[in-house]
Amino acid sequence: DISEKESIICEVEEECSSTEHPSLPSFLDRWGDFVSTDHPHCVDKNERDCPMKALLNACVKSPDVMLEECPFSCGLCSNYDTEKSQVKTCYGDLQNVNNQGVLEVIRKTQQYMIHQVFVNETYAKIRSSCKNRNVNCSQWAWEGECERNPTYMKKECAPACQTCHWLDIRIRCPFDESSAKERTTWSEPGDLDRFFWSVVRNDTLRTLFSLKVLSGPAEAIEPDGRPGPWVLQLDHFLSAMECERLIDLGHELGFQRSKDIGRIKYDGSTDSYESKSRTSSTAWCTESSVCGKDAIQQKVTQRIEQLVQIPINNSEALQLLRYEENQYYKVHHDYTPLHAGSMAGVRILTVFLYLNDDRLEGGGTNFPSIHNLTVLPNQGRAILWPSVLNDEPGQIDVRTEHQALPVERGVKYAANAWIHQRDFRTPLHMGCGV
Ligand SMILES: O=C(O)CCC(=O)C(=O)O
Ligand SMILES: [Fe+2]
Repeated sequence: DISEKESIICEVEEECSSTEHPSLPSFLDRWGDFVSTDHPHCVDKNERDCPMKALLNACVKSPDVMLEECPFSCGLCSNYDTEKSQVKTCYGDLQNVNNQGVLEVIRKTQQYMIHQVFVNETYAKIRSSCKNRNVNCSQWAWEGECERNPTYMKKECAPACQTCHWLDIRIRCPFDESSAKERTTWSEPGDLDRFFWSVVRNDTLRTLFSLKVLSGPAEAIEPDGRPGPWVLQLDHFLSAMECERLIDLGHELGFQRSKDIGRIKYDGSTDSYESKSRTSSTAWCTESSVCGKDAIQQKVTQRIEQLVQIPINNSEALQLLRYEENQYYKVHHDYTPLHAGSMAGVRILTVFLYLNDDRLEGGGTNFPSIHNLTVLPNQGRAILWPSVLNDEPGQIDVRTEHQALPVERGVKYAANAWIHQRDFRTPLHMGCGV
């Protein structure tokens, strides 16, 4: 009986107290889990409105009313299509069924969804996104894939694995920013300036890479420098051979039309979208790719790590860029507030590398709020600038907004290394990346 089931649920759900439970729809009370489509009770009370309401997601938004009023449209009458061997549910793709065991998984999923996910407050945030996102979810769950391949299954087949809570990034990736302070780079006012001064005062860097302070505090700049946020330039930071290798790796990975960080997705991570403000193409040098494993690429990233004195794990994978003639990236900031409060924290520093040879015209990097500073894309050159303020750790420094000017002639190749406040790579592997 339902009240007994609820008390069992309450034992396992810490946050739930029996008084907070909304009453379950009466037809579920009567018919339990697997109501067949032709059952007399499995009809919509309002045949005209129910389908539309269900389409508008009302079944998961207000389950109490809808599961009672519109059981058929909400898909609770699990329609088992014996001919196609598929079951339709209201939480995701049709499910293939090829044996009794899979049907049992679906039956249990149905129980789980209607007795826990649809009615329990702890699921409110992720209720409408908990879906079987593949027709074989139930089949795989029956085969034991939830345990064998949890990274994929717990998100993509959350109903079948009964892991809807896993879609809640706060549960999947518990994180408390205040306790992460000692793991946070530039967490104190003044840390940022101390870092830049240490680079500027490093004689080896100065001579090896003809280090130039393009912008910075008055005491740090040369006569033609800008008095503004730090922008440092290092020439021949990469050899021509290294640049060519990175370009080749980009082509091996395949350059694709660049995307921007978009909205928050169903699992709490961020989406990307094709942006009009950016017409370049990109290739991500992820750790598991040919590029990530390439020895020359690794040497380059180690050099970046030494330069910035921040563990490479705080850095996103190198992002390789390619701009053809007339392609550009309009004024933007590398800081994105979506990262704030995440495990990795915000981007604090950009190291930007120019890879193309000298036949290129145009394609400089322009900083409109730093007296219109434009850096020319010379092969092997690196520039670095902060995205955050020295005095207010983790807060955006709007002055380092920038743009890639259109390429006038030739093809421009470049690379971004974005460095975060904290470890970026470990959370990414745990499914906690943003
Ligand atoms: O290509 C450039 O000069 C700048 C590119 C850039 O700002 C970016 O990719 O975020
Ligand atoms: Fe940028």
